Amino acid sequence: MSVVLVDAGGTNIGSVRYALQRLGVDAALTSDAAQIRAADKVILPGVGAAGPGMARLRELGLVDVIRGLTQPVLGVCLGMQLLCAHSEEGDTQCLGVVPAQVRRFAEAPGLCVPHMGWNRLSPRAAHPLLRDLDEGDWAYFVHSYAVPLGSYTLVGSEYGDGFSAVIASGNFHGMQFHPERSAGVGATLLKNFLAL
Ligand SMILES: NC(=O)CC[C@H](N)C(=O)O
Repeated sequence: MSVVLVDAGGTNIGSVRYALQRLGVDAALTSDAAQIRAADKVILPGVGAAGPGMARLRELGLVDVIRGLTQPVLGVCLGMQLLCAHSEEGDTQCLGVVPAQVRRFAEAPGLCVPHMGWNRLSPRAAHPLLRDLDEGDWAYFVHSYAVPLGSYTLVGSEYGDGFSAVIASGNFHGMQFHPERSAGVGATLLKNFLAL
């Protein structure tokens, strides 16, 4: 099985790659369109702001490449947000392969932004990506923007309001948290993605 990590400059690339190696998968780091199209699984890591993230994909000529993929794709953190239609972060048009918006968390008393740390997961659908995930499992988040709950939400979490921790639309999947920093739960979800 060939797994590629899209090399779009996310600073979590190394940790995602290492998490995959711990699962016995040596993912290729690439921005080559042909290699990405030919892969069995594609992972879009990402840390940083949506505007520069989309600009990087445009520079690399990968916007339509990713939009056209038919194999399982996983966006992680910013990578998940870039799969959505639009992000309020920099008023950024994103890839639009998941019909979702990305909105900034509302500031509220006792609710600092970014949402940073461990939070609990609440599965909301039956999906092979969620095998062995239980209500209340913990995952590690670092983000100021979030995808509201919607028809595409597989797993929710709460920070003030509910938000999407895992989304899916067709062959496109996203994890807002960092599976590579979420211990056994993260490893389980990555393993489930690799088995899709
Ligand atoms: N850690 C990140 O890359 C966060 C992604 C996005 N900039 C957010 O704040 O939600």
